[in-house]
Amino acid sequence: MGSLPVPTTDAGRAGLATLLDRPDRALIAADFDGTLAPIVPDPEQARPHPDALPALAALAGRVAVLAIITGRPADVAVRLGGFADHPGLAGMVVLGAYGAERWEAATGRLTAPPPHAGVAAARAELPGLVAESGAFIEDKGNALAVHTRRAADPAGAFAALRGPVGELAARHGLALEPGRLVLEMRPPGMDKGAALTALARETAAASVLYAGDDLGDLAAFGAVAELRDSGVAGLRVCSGSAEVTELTAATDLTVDGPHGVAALFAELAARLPAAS
Ligand SMILES: O=P(O)(O)OC[C@H]1O[C@H](O[C@H]2O[C@H](CO)[C@@H](O)[C@H](O)[C@H]2O)[C@H](O)[C@@H](O)[C@@H]1O
Repeated sequence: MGSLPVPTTDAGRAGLATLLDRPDRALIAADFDGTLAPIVPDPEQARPHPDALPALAALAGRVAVLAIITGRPADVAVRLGGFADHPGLAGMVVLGAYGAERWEAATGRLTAPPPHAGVAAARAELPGLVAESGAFIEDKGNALAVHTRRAADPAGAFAALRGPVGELAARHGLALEPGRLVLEMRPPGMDKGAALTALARETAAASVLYAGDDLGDLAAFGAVAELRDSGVAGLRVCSGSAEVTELTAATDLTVDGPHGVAALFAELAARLPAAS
Protein backbone atom coordinates (compact mmCIF):
# COMPACT_ATOMS: atom_id res chain seq x y z
CA MET A 1 0.00 0.00 0.00
CA GLY A 2 1.28 3.48 -0.86
CA SER A 3 0.29 6.72 0.79
CA LEU A 4 -3.10 8.35 0.52
CA PRO A 5 -2.93 12.07 -0.35
CA VAL A 6 -4.36 14.41 2.28
CA PRO A 7 -7.06 16.89 1.15
CA THR A 8 -6.21 20.54 1.76
CA THR A 9 -9.57 21.47 3.31
CA ASP A 10 -11.29 20.41 6.54
CA ALA A 11 -14.44 19.50 4.62
CA GLY A 12 -12.44 17.43 2.15
CA ARG A 13 -10.69 15.56 4.98
CA ALA A 14 -14.08 14.91 6.57
CA GLY A 15 -15.40 13.67 3.23
CA LEU A 16 -12.49 11.26 2.87
CA ALA A 17 -12.92 10.03 6.46
CA THR A 18 -16.61 9.30 5.91
CA LEU A 19 -15.89 7.50 2.64
CA LEU A 20 -13.35 5.26 4.40
CA ASP A 21 -15.61 4.73 7.40
CA ARG A 22 -18.82 3.92 5.49
CA PRO A 23 -17.87 2.66 2.01
CA ASP A 24 -21.22 0.87 1.85
CA ARG A 25 -22.82 4.35 1.61
CA ALA A 26 -20.17 5.94 -0.65
CA LEU A 27 -20.76 7.28 -4.17
CA ILE A 28 -17.61 7.71 -6.27
CA ALA A 29 -18.02 9.53 -9.58
CA ALA A 30 -15.49 10.60 -12.19
CA ASP A 31 -15.44 12.54 -15.40
CA PHE A 32 -14.03 10.74 -18.47
CA ASP A 33 -11.78 12.94 -20.68
CA GLY A 34 -8.85 14.41 -18.78
CA THR A 35 -9.78 12.54 -15.59
CA LEU A 36 -9.86 8.84 -16.48
CA ALA A 37 -8.54 9.24 -20.03
CA PRO A 38 -5.47 11.35 -20.90
CA ILE A 39 -6.18 14.21 -23.31
CA VAL A 40 -5.29 13.35 -26.92
CA PRO A 41 -5.67 15.37 -30.14
CA ASP A 42 -8.37 13.11 -31.64
CA PRO A 43 -11.41 12.61 -29.35
CA GLU A 44 -12.11 9.23 -30.97
CA GLN A 45 -8.70 7.99 -29.79
CA ALA A 46 -9.27 8.77 -26.10
CA ARG A 47 -8.95 5.71 -23.85
CA PRO A 48 -8.72 5.27 -20.09
CA HIS A 49 -5.28 5.44 -18.53
CA PRO A 50 -3.91 1.85 -18.27
CA ASP A 51 -4.28 1.97 -14.47
CA ALA A 52 -7.81 3.43 -14.51
CA LEU A 53 -9.99 0.38 -15.17
CA PRO A 54 -8.16 -1.89 -12.70
CA ALA A 55 -8.54 0.84 -10.05
CA LEU A 56 -12.23 1.34 -10.85
CA ALA A 57 -12.83 -2.40 -10.75
CA ALA A 58 -11.11 -2.63 -7.38
CA LEU A 59 -13.34 0.15 -6.05
CA ALA A 60 -16.48 -1.33 -7.59
CA GLY A 61 -16.67 -4.16 -5.11
CA ARG A 62 -15.93 -1.90 -2.19
CA VAL A 63 -18.15 1.17 -2.47
CA ALA A 64 -21.91 1.47 -2.92
CA VAL A 65 -22.01 3.26 -6.28
CA LEU A 66 -19.48 3.89 -9.02
CA ALA A 67 -20.42 6.36 -11.76
CA ILE A 68 -18.97 8.18 -14.76
CA ILE A 69 -20.44 11.63 -15.47
CA THR A 70 -19.32 12.95 -18.83
CA GLY A 71 -20.05 15.36 -21.64
CA ARG A 72 -19.73 12.47 -24.06
CA PRO A 73 -22.85 10.63 -25.21
CA ALA A 74 -23.24 7.75 -22.74
CA ASP A 75 -22.83 5.04 -25.39
CA VAL A 76 -19.64 6.66 -26.68
CA ALA A 77 -18.14 6.83 -23.17
CA VAL A 78 -19.07 3.17 -22.62
CA ARG A 79 -17.43 2.19 -25.92
CA LEU A 80 -14.25 4.23 -25.50
CA GLY A 81 -14.00 3.32 -21.84
CA GLY A 82 -14.52 -0.39 -22.38
CA PHE A 83 -16.97 -0.30 -19.48
CA ALA A 84 -19.44 -2.84 -20.88
CA ASP A 85 -16.78 -5.49 -21.39
CA HIS A 86 -15.12 -5.33 -17.99
CA PRO A 87 -16.29 -8.07 -15.63
CA GLY A 88 -15.40 -6.00 -12.59
CA LEU A 89 -17.66 -3.08 -13.52
CA ALA A 90 -21.03 -4.83 -13.58
CA GLY A 91 -22.65 -2.24 -11.31
CA MET A 92 -21.33 0.89 -13.00
CA VAL A 93 -23.58 3.78 -14.04
CA VAL A 94 -22.61 6.15 -16.88
CA LEU A 95 -24.39 9.50 -17.05
CA GLY A 96 -23.66 10.96 -20.48
CA ALA A 97 -24.40 14.28 -22.22
CA TYR A 98 -23.82 16.10 -18.91
CA GLY A 99 -26.33 13.84 -17.18
CA ALA A 100 -29.11 13.86 -19.76
CA GLU A 101 -28.35 10.24 -20.73
CA ARG A 102 -27.99 7.17 -18.55
CA TRP A 103 -26.47 3.76 -19.14
CA GLU A 104 -26.36 0.99 -16.55
CA ALA A 105 -23.92 -1.89 -16.79
CA ALA A 106 -26.27 -4.18 -14.88
CA THR A 107 -28.89 -4.09 -17.64
CA GLY A 108 -27.06 -2.58 -20.63
CA ARG A 109 -30.03 -0.23 -20.92
CA LEU A 110 -29.49 3.26 -22.32
CA THR A 111 -31.95 6.11 -21.81
CA ALA A 112 -31.62 9.41 -23.66
CA PRO A 113 -33.87 12.43 -24.26
CA PRO A 114 -35.34 13.16 -27.72
CA PRO A 115 -33.17 15.27 -30.07
CA HIS A 116 -33.23 19.05 -29.55
CA ALA A 117 -34.33 20.86 -32.74
CA GLY A 118 -31.69 23.54 -32.20
CA VAL A 119 -28.89 21.04 -32.73
CA ALA A 120 -30.04 20.25 -36.28
CA ALA A 121 -30.32 23.97 -37.06
CA ALA A 122 -26.88 24.73 -35.65
CA ARG A 123 -25.42 21.72 -37.49
CA ALA A 124 -26.43 23.26 -40.81
CA GLU A 125 -24.70 26.57 -40.08
CA LEU A 126 -21.62 25.40 -38.20
CA PRO A 127 -19.31 24.31 -41.07
CA GLY A 128 -19.47 27.78 -42.62
CA LEU A 129 -18.72 29.37 -39.27
CA VAL A 130 -15.58 27.35 -38.50
CA ALA A 131 -14.20 27.15 -42.07
CA GLU A 132 -10.59 28.35 -42.26
CA SER A 133 -10.23 28.48 -38.47
CA GLY A 134 -8.42 25.13 -38.33
CA ALA A 135 -11.10 23.84 -35.96
CA PHE A 136 -12.95 20.59 -36.52
CA ILE A 137 -16.48 19.61 -35.57
CA GLU A 138 -17.29 16.62 -33.41
CA ASP A 139 -20.92 15.72 -34.10
CA LYS A 140 -22.23 14.06 -30.96
CA GLY A 141 -25.76 13.56 -32.25
CA ASN A 142 -27.64 15.72 -29.75
CA ALA A 143 -24.72 18.15 -29.30
CA LEU A 144 -21.95 19.67 -31.41
CA ALA A 145 -18.39 20.31 -30.26
CA VAL A 146 -15.95 22.64 -32.02
CA HIS A 147 -12.38 21.53 -31.28
CA THR A 148 -9.37 23.82 -31.78
CA ARG A 149 -6.66 21.53 -30.39
CA ARG A 150 -5.47 20.63 -33.90
CA ALA A 151 -5.52 24.21 -35.22
CA ALA A 152 -2.21 25.94 -35.97
CA ASP A 153 -2.94 28.33 -33.09
CA PRO A 154 -5.26 26.38 -30.75
CA ALA A 155 -5.74 29.12 -28.15
CA GLY A 156 -6.12 31.81 -30.81
CA ALA A 157 -8.72 29.82 -32.73
CA PHE A 158 -10.59 29.12 -29.49
CA ALA A 159 -10.68 32.82 -28.60
CA ALA A 160 -11.75 33.82 -32.10
CA LEU A 161 -14.56 31.26 -32.26
CA ARG A 162 -15.94 31.67 -28.76
CA GLY A 163 -18.14 34.66 -29.60
CA PRO A 164 -19.55 33.38 -32.91
CA VAL A 165 -20.18 29.86 -31.60
CA GLY A 166 -21.83 31.30 -28.49
CA GLU A 167 -24.04 33.50 -30.65
CA LEU A 168 -25.02 30.53 -32.83
CA ALA A 169 -25.84 28.46 -29.75
CA ALA A 170 -27.97 31.21 -28.23
CA ARG A 171 -29.85 31.76 -31.50
CA HIS A 172 -30.91 28.10 -31.52
CA GLY A 173 -31.72 27.75 -27.84
CA LEU A 174 -28.58 25.80 -27.00
CA ALA A 175 -26.18 26.16 -24.09
CA LEU A 176 -22.51 26.97 -24.75
CA GLU A 177 -20.16 24.69 -22.81
CA PRO A 178 -16.53 25.82 -23.07
CA GLY A 179 -13.88 23.23 -22.21
CA ARG A 180 -10.31 22.28 -22.96
CA LEU A 181 -9.85 23.79 -26.41
CA VAL A 182 -13.45 22.87 -27.18
CA LEU A 183 -16.64 24.91 -27.54
CA GLU A 184 -19.67 22.72 -27.18
CA MET A 185 -23.26 23.53 -28.09
CA ARG A 186 -25.74 21.35 -26.27
CA PRO A 187 -29.36 21.27 -25.08
CA PRO A 188 -29.81 23.33 -21.90
CA GLY A 189 -31.45 22.16 -18.68
CA MET A 190 -28.96 19.62 -17.34
CA ASP A 191 -25.46 19.81 -15.93
CA LYS A 192 -23.09 17.52 -14.08
CA GLY A 193 -24.06 19.09 -10.76
CA ALA A 194 -27.74 18.28 -11.12
CA ALA A 195 -26.81 14.80 -12.33
CA LEU A 196 -24.52 14.15 -9.36
CA THR A 197 -27.01 15.49 -6.82
CA ALA A 198 -29.82 13.35 -8.24
CA LEU A 199 -27.64 10.23 -8.14
CA ALA A 200 -26.53 10.96 -4.57
CA ARG A 201 -30.16 11.35 -3.47
CA GLU A 202 -31.32 8.28 -5.41
CA THR A 203 -28.67 6.10 -3.77
CA ALA A 204 -28.93 7.69 -0.29
CA ALA A 205 -25.19 8.35 -0.34
CA ALA A 206 -23.55 9.32 2.95
CA SER A 207 -20.45 10.52 1.09
CA VAL A 208 -19.71 11.65 -2.45
CA LEU A 209 -16.32 11.82 -4.15
CA TYR A 210 -16.25 13.58 -7.52
CA ALA A 211 -13.14 13.81 -9.73
CA GLY A 212 -12.95 16.15 -12.72
CA ASP A 213 -10.53 18.21 -14.76
CA ASP A 214 -12.42 20.86 -16.72
CA LEU A 215 -14.82 23.79 -16.50
CA GLY A 216 -17.81 21.53 -17.14
CA ASP A 217 -16.96 19.81 -13.84
CA LEU A 218 -17.39 22.99 -11.80
CA ALA A 219 -21.12 22.30 -11.51
CA ALA A 220 -20.36 18.90 -9.98
CA PHE A 221 -17.86 20.41 -7.56
CA GLY A 222 -20.54 22.96 -6.63
CA ALA A 223 -23.01 20.11 -6.09
CA VAL A 224 -20.59 18.40 -3.68
CA ALA A 225 -20.36 21.65 -1.71
CA GLU A 226 -24.17 21.90 -1.55
CA LEU A 227 -24.50 18.25 -0.57
CA ARG A 228 -22.07 18.89 2.26
CA ASP A 229 -24.33 21.71 3.48
CA SER A 230 -27.17 19.17 3.62
CA GLY A 231 -25.17 16.62 5.63
CA VAL A 232 -23.65 14.45 2.90
CA ALA A 233 -19.88 14.30 3.27
CA GLY A 234 -17.93 15.18 0.14
CA LEU A 235 -14.50 15.17 -1.45
CA ARG A 236 -13.76 17.17 -4.61
CA VAL A 237 -10.76 15.91 -6.57
CA CYS A 238 -9.09 17.92 -9.33
CA SER A 239 -7.37 15.95 -12.05
CA GLY A 240 -4.68 18.58 -12.43
CA SER A 241 -3.19 19.85 -15.68
CA ALA A 242 -1.25 22.86 -16.89
CA GLU A 243 -4.14 23.55 -19.27
CA VAL A 244 -6.85 24.21 -16.65
CA THR A 245 -5.86 26.17 -13.56
CA GLU A 246 -9.28 27.43 -12.44
CA LEU A 247 -10.27 24.34 -10.45
CA THR A 248 -7.89 24.51 -7.49
CA ALA A 249 -10.09 26.90 -5.49
CA ALA A 250 -13.16 24.74 -6.13
CA THR A 251 -11.62 21.44 -5.03
CA ASP A 252 -10.15 19.79 -1.92
CA LEU A 253 -7.39 17.75 -3.47
CA THR A 254 -5.36 18.01 -6.68
CA VAL A 255 -3.71 14.94 -8.17
CA ASP A 256 -1.55 14.58 -11.26
CA GLY A 257 -4.01 14.03 -14.11
CA PRO A 258 -5.51 10.62 -15.02
CA HIS A 259 -2.45 8.81 -13.65
CA GLY A 260 -2.98 10.52 -10.29
CA VAL A 261 -6.73 9.80 -10.30
CA ALA A 262 -6.11 6.10 -10.98
CA ALA A 263 -3.47 6.01 -8.22
CA LEU A 264 -5.86 7.68 -5.78
CA PHE A 265 -8.64 5.22 -6.61
CA ALA A 266 -6.25 2.27 -6.19
CA GLU A 267 -5.10 3.59 -2.81
CA LEU A 268 -8.69 4.03 -1.68
CA ALA A 269 -9.57 0.50 -2.77
CA ALA A 270 -6.56 -0.86 -0.90
CA ARG A 271 -7.94 0.62 2.34
CA LEU A 272 -11.48 -0.71 1.94
CA PRO A 273 -12.72 -4.22 2.65
CA ALA A 274 -14.13 -6.16 -0.28
CA ALA A 275 -17.91 -6.40 -0.11
CA SER A 276 -19.06 -9.78 1.13
O1 LIG B 1 -17.02 15.53 -19.59
P1 LIG B 1 -15.82 14.95 -20.27
O2 LIG B 1 -15.80 13.47 -20.22
O3 LIG B 1 -14.54 15.53 -19.76
O4 LIG B 1 -15.96 15.40 -21.79
C1 LIG B 1 -15.74 16.75 -22.18
C2 LIG B 1 -15.31 16.84 -23.63
O5 LIG B 1 -14.25 15.94 -23.77
C3 LIG B 1 -13.75 15.65 -25.06
O6 LIG B 1 -12.86 16.67 -25.46
C4 LIG B 1 -11.69 16.70 -24.66
O7 LIG B 1 -10.97 15.48 -24.82
C5 LIG B 1 -10.47 15.25 -26.18
C6 LIG B 1 -9.81 13.88 -26.19
O8 LIG B 1 -8.76 13.83 -25.27
C7 LIG B 1 -9.53 16.39 -26.56
O9 LIG B 1 -9.06 16.20 -27.90
C8 LIG B 1 -10.25 17.73 -26.45
O10 LIG B 1 -9.35 18.80 -26.68
C9 LIG B 1 -10.86 17.89 -25.04
O11 LIG B 1 -11.64 19.09 -24.95
C10 LIG B 1 -14.87 15.39 -26.06
O12 LIG B 1 -14.35 15.29 -27.36
C11 LIG B 1 -15.99 16.36 -25.97
O13 LIG B 1 -17.07 15.96 -26.78
C12 LIG B 1 -16.46 16.44 -24.53
O14 LIG B 1 -17.49 17.38 -24.42
